[in-house]
Amino acid sequence: MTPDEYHIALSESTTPLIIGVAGDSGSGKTTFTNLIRVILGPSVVGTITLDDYHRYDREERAEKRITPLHPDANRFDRLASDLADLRSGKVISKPVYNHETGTFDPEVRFAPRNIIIIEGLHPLFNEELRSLIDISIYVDPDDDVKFAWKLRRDVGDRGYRREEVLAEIEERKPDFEKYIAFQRKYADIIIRIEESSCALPDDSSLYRVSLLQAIPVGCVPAVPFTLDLARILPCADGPFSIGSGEVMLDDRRLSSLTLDGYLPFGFARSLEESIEEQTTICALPFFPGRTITPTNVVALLIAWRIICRRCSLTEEPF
Ligand SMILES: Nc1ncnc2c1ncn2[C@@H]1O[C@H](COP(=O)(O)OP(=O)(O)OP(=O)(O)O)[C@@H](O)[C@H]1O
Ligand SMILES: O=C(CO)[C@H](O)[C@H](O)COP(=O)(O)O
Repeated sequence: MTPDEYHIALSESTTPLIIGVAGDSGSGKTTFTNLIRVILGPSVVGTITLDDYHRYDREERAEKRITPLHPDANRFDRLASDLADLRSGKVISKPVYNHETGTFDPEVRFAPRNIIIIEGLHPLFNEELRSLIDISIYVDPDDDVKFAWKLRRDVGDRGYRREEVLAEIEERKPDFEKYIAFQRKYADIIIRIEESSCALPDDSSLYRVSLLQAIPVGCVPAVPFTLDLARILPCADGPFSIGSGEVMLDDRRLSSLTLDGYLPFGFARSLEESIEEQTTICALPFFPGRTITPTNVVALLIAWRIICRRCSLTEEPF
């Protein structure tokens, strides 16, 4: 199947596949969902940010002394009914939270798409929401990494002062532990992000990324993968490491793949070839460049899992 045929097949399929991406504020959810959208094809993916389902605007939250992480500050009932409508193919009217003004804009029309990503603080918060989600992901950076990102983003892009962001980080910690962190144990896929051991001194964009997965046997086909070191090592742009195994997390045994460093193009290409063989979707332009980061590869592997699940919902097999 060519990429064009793949996109036509996806856009003709009527059942939306709903992907929930949970994690703290500034934990890297949007970074991953943007990559996944590019890989799957932007035209077949619709994204809803759960910030739109806040119950209170910024001023009201300050008056009530409640953080956006508190369940009472969010409209889970409205979210669940909107997701149920989207699942049954209905167009919804969706609230919009405006981060510039800290208030709500007029609602907008949102039509179901083939793949709908809902990303935010609480997509896996309760049983009703979890039952409406087909694939669940929890993005889980180390605190040091997360706080550095949040500081950079909120000061650089959102106009907050450094002291304000640091105070907010402290203020939110208890609610994060109570209302956000527990969702990890419900996720099918966990993305762990840590400082890299391989990054060159002036590179602050490289991280060690682990893909942890709870996979029921038979859910996803195996990807045959041969690491051809003779082909890969001469192309390496810097130090890298690849490790796999099993870990216990939240009383669950999970498979783990950990990637760090500047992954050579040959490594990514081998993976792509295996995935193309599995899905029969040829030459999706996953990686245009030569040096591949762990974030890129993890996004590719998640996209492949989504494609497999999407295919299993589509009557016409690919
Ligand atoms: N995998 C990554 N590699 C490098 N930098 C990253 C990565 N993920 C996130 N970042 C950095 O952290 C910032 C915040 O990430 P992102 O916007 O993806 O978080 P978020 O969870 O969607 O945040 P929010 O829910 O608050 O909007 C990004 O602007 C980027 O600078
Ligand atoms: O946690 C958040 C995003 O996940 C935000 O802090 C929340 O949406 C409120 O936004 P703002 O600070 O712009 O009022």
